[in-house]
Amino acid sequence: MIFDEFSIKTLIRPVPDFPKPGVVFRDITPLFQSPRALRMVADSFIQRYVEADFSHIGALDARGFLIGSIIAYELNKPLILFRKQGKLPADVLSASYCTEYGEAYLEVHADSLCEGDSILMFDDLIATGGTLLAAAQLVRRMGARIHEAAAIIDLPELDGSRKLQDAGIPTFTLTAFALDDR
Ligand SMILES: O=P(O)(O)OC[C@H]1O[C@H](OP(=O)(O)OP(=O)(O)O)[C@H](O)[C@@H]1O
Ligand SMILES: Nc1ncnc2[nH]cnc12
Repeated sequence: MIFDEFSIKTLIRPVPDFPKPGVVFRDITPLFQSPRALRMVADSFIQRYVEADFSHIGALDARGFLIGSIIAYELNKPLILFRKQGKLPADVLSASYCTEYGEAYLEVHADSLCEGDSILMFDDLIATGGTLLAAAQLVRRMGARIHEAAAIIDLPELDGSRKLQDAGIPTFTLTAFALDDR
């Protein structure tokens, strides 16, 4: 199936002033309700990464789980869950972060990765990059490295993808929105 960015974009719903005034929330639920669009998104990532050299896939709580688990299944890679604070039951590493509309802690099981591992990270969207930068700290604390950070959507005006690249983390996104796109 040929990737059709326009049809993907039309299935991402802008919701003004959610979860707080001034934020235009990019809602991916219509995209996930379209089997054809979801397949197009998954196939694009699979095509990009099927021959790539990495050991693990990481997925960010919660929307990153949706796409990360599909790709881990298809590429037959171990899946590491990066969760919001207090959800993982065993020993965790923890890092604080800020996003477009909040601050929180991200956690991962401390024994998830070893020195020399390389992880392909998935999320639905890159905004300020805060969440992925926190994940990168956790990955590095285990002696591993990020192969690439992949997401469906980039919001380039919030500078996250640039900050990630400046931190030595390559990024890949399927589409982008300006903050005032409707
Ligand atoms: O680039 P950033 O500024 O870090 O923002 C992007 C993050 O924000 C959203 O998650 P959210 O915290 O809303 O959690 P959710 O997936 O549980 O809805 C989104 O799914 C990314 O994880
Ligand atoms: N504008 C936005 N829409 C959806 N998820 C987000 N995460 C951070 N900013 C967001």
